[in-house]
Amino acid sequence: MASLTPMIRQYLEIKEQYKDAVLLFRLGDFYETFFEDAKRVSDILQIVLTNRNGHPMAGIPYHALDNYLKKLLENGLKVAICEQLENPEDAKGIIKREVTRIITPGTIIEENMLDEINSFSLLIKKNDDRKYIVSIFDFSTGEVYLDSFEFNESELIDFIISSNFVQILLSEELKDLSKKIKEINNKIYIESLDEWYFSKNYKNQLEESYGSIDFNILGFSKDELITFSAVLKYLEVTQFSKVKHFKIPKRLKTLEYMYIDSNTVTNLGLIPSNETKGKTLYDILKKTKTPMGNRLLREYLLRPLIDKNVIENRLNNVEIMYKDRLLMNELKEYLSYIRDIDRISTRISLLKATPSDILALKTSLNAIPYIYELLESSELSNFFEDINLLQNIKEKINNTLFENANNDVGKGFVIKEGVSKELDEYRNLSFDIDKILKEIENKEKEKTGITKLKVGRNKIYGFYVEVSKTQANLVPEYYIRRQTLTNNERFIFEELKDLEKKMIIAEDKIRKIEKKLYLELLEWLNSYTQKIKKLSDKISELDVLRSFAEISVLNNYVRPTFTENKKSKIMQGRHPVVEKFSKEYTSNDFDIDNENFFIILTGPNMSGKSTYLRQVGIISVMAQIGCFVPAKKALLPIYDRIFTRIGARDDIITGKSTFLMEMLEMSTILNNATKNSLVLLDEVGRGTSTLDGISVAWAISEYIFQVIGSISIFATHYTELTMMADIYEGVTTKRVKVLETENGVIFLHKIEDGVSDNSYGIEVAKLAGFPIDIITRSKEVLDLISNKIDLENNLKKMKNVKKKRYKVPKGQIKIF
Ligand SMILES: Nc1ncnc2c1ncn2[C@@H]1O[C@H](COP(=O)(O)OP(=O)(O)OP(=O)(O)O)[C@@H](O)[C@H]1O
Repeated sequence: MASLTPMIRQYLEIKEQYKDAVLLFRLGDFYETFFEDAKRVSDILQIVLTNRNGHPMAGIPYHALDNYLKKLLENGLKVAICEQLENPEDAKGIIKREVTRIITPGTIIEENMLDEINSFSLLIKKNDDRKYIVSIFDFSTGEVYLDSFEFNESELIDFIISSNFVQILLSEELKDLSKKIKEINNKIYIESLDEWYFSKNYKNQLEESYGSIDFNILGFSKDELITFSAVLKYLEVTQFSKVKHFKIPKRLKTLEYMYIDSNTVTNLGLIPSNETKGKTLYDILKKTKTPMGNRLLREYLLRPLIDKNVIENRLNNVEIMYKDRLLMNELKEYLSYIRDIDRISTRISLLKATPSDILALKTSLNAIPYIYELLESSELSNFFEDINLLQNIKEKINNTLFENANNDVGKGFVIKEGVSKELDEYRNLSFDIDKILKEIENKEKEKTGITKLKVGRNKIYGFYVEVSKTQANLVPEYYIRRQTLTNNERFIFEELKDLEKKMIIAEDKIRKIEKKLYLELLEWLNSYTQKIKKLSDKISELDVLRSFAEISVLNNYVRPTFTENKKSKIMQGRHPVVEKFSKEYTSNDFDIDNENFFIILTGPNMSGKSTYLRQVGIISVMAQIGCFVPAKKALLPIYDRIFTRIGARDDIITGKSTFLMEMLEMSTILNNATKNSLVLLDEVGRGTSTLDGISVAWAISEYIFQVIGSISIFATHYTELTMMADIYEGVTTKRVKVLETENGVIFLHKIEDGVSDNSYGIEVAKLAGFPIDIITRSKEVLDLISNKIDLENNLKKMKNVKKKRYKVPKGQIKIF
């Protein structure tokens, strides 16, 4: 290897401390990488790999850092940013450099690199009771959830994958999970944390971030607080500063909210994933105008309410705007001026907010009095309660920053005139320099008689007088040669030299004073971050409720009403997403009461069974988040949980079969559903042989109906299951209507009483364009085997069997 220069030695010393990260080493206007890092980076970023004294090197311009950084993070890398801590001019010897920030996907705060609605990370630890302790946090907003779960490993992996975390931190004993998670999603960023992060001294760590807030009254366990303090420690280590912007942690699963497991979130299509973007309930309901509103809408969807009063409160507010269209539309206009003040306040608290952030905060605060005034004169006059409208912040920004301040703090274009007399003076000198140089040029032309004389400046050589070579013999004696070009000579003289010195001093002063004043502004604003977050929370709530009102008007939704018992009557209900993508949507009713609450739904493939099932679930979610619902009328119970078992999937990690996965999910439902739950089952049992499938489906249905008592819909191709209706009072059968024509069946998507005669699977195969020979042969086989098994006759014998009684199990404590 070639000999090491002092700078490369400095690089290597720093790199030694950040072996697991790519080190971006600031060198003038570039961030450079060397050695192995350079090879990786040039490969990922498709930038040139060069050589410096025999060392591989690849660099990116400092102003384009965000774009490149995003790509590096997307490729699962951790990046350490090493900055120059002094000006090259001030440096004695090699410039002082230090890592100032370590960036991972979960610690990004730059707006253009963040996903708008989801930047949640997870830290997970297993405690001595074999419980999983989770901290879910969004560093960009300071939102935190803590909880403990009794997962088995496949539930845990399922939870991690389906929750779409941007980063996963594992405690030491869970290190091995990393490989399994990577097998499913190899881009996800995973890091394991040493034991020392989980310090017994967690109280100090919490106090440093939250001051004197008493965590005892928040009801978290010691393990949960230790795990959360590990999050704070991790952030402190990577950000090189204390975390002060976090909000009070919430419990993930509480009695105030319906806990929707990740399967149900996916099955009902509540929030977008990469595959479902644009086709989820979130996308339909999103008439929000602010990024904070978008995030809150996502949170509402994941945590529907359970308390009737709170739901009614939200609905009341929605109804006010639903009825007062003027209010609704005017609010929309004002809200659209409001920027992401939640994340801006985070950047302020980390002293990393840019002038554009601060100006965006000003624009947002500008709109607040309009909103306030509008609400004051409406039925929502109490909405803001005692929230501080923070108009003093707006004034302060107004008085401190230029209207069009740019982000390059230190160049003199950020801090307004009048803030610092000293800054103004230096700035006048610096900004007038072109005029002063012109005056000198004119003076020198006159003095020397050189007509083509030019006075100019250059970044490297400084000020100069330029004279063409042909006139160079005319220059006076006091001109000192500075540089020779092809056609010109450049000179300097005393007056110009003095001016140059003054300019260097002025520019240095401008840089220092402006940076100092800007930092002072950030520090002043920092004392308001919690207040900004409170205002932001209120604005996001208003934004979401207004959005509910608008979408309810646009899509013809109605306000739901609630019952205290099982009675549920949805008249002409619709699936809010499918109706948007269908030419003609057929509405359907859902009618249940205390005695009749188990529906067995049969119908051919493609007839609309799953859509109906989901529709019933989604309407309840919408109602319980406080939105109007797609129906003519809706009377609903308040469900404590909604469970779904829809669709088939394999678990490729643990190699479990479709049927085993189905049974595992089913077992979670059987262990956790209550009489106040809604259970939606689609074709449970089809992953095994027909006889096994029917038997398991039968026993499951009996158990849910008799023992648990949840409101349930069981969609199935096993028409044999409908025999339950003859045995059990309270079990009803529904079918999807089809029209049989000469050319095959037409699906009417209408749900009616009764049992489907036929599953029409062969008809669907025909629709799919199967060769006619296969269709004919299928029919022959069907005739043959349905005669042979004669299942129905056997099941009819069940009528003579005494109703099976199950013992109600005690202590259903499993959470997920
Ligand atoms: N009520 C409805 N009105 C209009 N179109 C509908 C309705 N319900 C379903 N559809 C359309 O029919 C398609 C099939 O519906 P769905 O997936 O619910 O059928 P399915 O009976 O569950 O089928 P399978 O048994 O094969 O899973 C949907 O994608 C939708 O386009």
